[in-house]
Amino acid sequence: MSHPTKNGFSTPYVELDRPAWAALRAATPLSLTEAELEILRGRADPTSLDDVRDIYLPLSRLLNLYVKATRQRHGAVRSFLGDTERPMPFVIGVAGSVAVGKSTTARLLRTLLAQWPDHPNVELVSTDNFLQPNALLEARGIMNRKGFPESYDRRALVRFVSEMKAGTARYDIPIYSHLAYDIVPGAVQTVHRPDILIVEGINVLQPPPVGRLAVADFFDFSIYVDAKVEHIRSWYLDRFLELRRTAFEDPRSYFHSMATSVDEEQARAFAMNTWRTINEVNLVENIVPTRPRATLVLHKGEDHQVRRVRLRKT
Ligand SMILES: Nc1ncnc2c1ncn2[C@@H]1O[C@H](COP(=O)(O)OP(=O)(O)O)[C@@H](O)[C@H]1O
Ligand SMILES: CC(C)(COP(=O)(O)O)[C@@H](O)C(=O)NCCC(=O)O
Repeated sequence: MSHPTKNGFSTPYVELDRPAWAALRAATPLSLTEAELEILRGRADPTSLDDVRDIYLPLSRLLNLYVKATRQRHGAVRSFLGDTERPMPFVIGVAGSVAVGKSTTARLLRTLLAQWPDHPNVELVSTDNFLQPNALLEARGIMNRKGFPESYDRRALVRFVSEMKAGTARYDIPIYSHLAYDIVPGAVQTVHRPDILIVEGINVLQPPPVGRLAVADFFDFSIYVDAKVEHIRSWYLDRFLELRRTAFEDPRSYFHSMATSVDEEQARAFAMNTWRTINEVNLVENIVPTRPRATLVLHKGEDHQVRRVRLRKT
């Protein structure tokens, strides 16, 4: 375990290599099977049962401790106020680049956290549901900024999370379809008041505009999934080519022409251009700068395996 210093000053982080982190699993049982993991894993994501055991079980144990401690703190405030309401949902943010594997991390956590008896109801929401519809992005001339902070309805996202924290029993949010590459008109995802809410998306750790709240202000814990830019770029390209052989084959796919009208080289060039002009710019300008705010950073190596974990102690 190392306690990093920067310019001679102590930092608020503790950094652990994989074996040191894995040892913190203690007695948390491995209750996930290979078949269950297969369903949770994202496309072209090689997360294995070893990763679940070494990385996600210690994390599940830590989060369970956090949930308990946070409930106690909220309980103290409730009894101070003479308030008899149920405890508020515990909110976890999962941030990181496009194609870094946030959704696998978030789905795994949902499953593992729901196995603890004291918080069985875990809801997962991806922030792409709060993207502005393509028609609006086009009208504003920002279709090539999808995923940048300004491409989201940030007020609607903050309203949703604050309603959940306030105890609203059910709340309808829009649905984004990767197939259509757009918000689905009229479709809603109904979120029922959970014990734990996981909010996953590239921009969830963005600071608020001056004088307002950001979604991160409601987080009780946040996770940044991290890797070198060149590794994420190659995961993005591999996934795009894999999608070309699968999801893009569907005639309803926004990228159908990538499967039917261009060869693999042209598809690769298209994906490379999207990466370089949109996703990498967003990563460098908006996403990486939010990393210091995360409670926990999972740093992946080239093979997607988590090599280092950094935890904020204060
Ligand atoms: N164009 C697409 N068509 C279909 N599915 C996609 C497309 N782009 C991304 N996805 C899927 O959407 C999910 C979220 O992807 P992304 O936002 O890049 O985050 P991450 O890879 O960090 O989970 C992944 O499961 C991915 O496979
Ligand atoms: C939908 C996304 C912005 C991710 O959004 P998130 O779920 O992180 O809010 C991203 O997957 C995306 O489509 N980016 C635009 C550039 C591209 O087509 O890769």
